[in-house]
Amino acid sequence: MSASAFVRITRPHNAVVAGLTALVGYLIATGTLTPPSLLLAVVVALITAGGNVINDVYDVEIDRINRPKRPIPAGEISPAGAKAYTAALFAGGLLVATLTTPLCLAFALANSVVLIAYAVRLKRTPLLGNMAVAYLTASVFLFGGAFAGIEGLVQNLSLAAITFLATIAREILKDAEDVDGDAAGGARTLPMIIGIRRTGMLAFACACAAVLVSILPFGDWWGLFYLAAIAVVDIVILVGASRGLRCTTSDCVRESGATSILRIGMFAALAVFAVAAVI
Ligand SMILES: CC(C)=CCC/C(C)=C/CC/C(C)=C/CC/C(C)=C/COC[C@H](O)COP(=O)(O)O
Ligand SMILES: CC(C)=CCC/C(C)=C/CC/C(C)=C/CC/C(C)=C/COP(=O)(O)OP(=O)(O)O
Ligand SMILES: [Mg+2]
Repeated sequence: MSASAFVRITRPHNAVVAGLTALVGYLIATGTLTPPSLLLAVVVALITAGGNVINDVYDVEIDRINRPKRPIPAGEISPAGAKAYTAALFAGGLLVATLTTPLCLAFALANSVVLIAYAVRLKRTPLLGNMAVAYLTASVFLFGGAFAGIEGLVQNLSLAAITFLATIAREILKDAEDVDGDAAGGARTLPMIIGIRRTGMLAFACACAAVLVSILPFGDWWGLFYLAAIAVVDIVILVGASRGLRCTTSDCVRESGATSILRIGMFAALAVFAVAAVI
């Protein structure tokens, strides 16, 4: 057991970016950041970290094949130790959430339940698992907006819709990469049912839908900077998703770099939203 394994298993980059995304959500909804709003980042980072750890607990057989260097399959952390760690991270996140608002606390509770359900069952259910991760990712914008009340949540609905669609595209391509390990671990995912070629086509369609919705904030609240910057990001997203179109095997999807390009595009979109909110 090493301290570094306990950090790695939380996927700290994802947890930190998720926390910062909640602040971007609040910033977009209100135009400002207040000291209490910083609590949002702590809640989201802790709950995302808890979700990442419990995911690895239940995916141990799958990760022995797909991701053998992760701390549990590598023997650096025991499943029981990781379960206790999950409980501590969720409890910490929910405790801090009690200092926010009832609406944010409700999101934190509901999302903790969805994260546990995803790890235990939904991941193994075609499309429903992908939709759960897409909802969770999109909900960070709603959670940030919700700290300013229902109006803040409603304000961020279009950003949540863009994120939901782009995340579905990436998640089903990740499933296309992971078919062998997922099948060995007993998971039934979308590409196992409709095939990798149709999964690539569906991912591309979702990416196109995300790109269309990404134009909505232009004019309503954001101007030419947003339009120019999001156009570049949209091209990255479309290039990434189009890489999966020609594939009929998992190796091809992995080698295409589609999911990595989509991740770059999604993080870049986040940066564009953050800058557009402050200029
Ligand atoms: C068409 C267009 C402009 C799409 C952009 C969609 C968008 C704004 C996505 C933002 C999603 C994002 C970066 C959220 C950050 C917070 C978060 C929940 C991070 C969690 O991890 C996301 C990452 O994709 C997971 O990576 P991996 O571990 O490799 O699966
Ligand atoms: C708004 C609040 C309170 C919380 C948000 C919680 C968040 C940000 C969730 C984001 C999505 C996320 C990181 C989910 C965690 C579950 C997870 C690790 C999904 C991916 O797992 P697999 O499908 O097993 O893929 P891997 O192969 O990468 O493990
Ligand atoms: Mg996993």
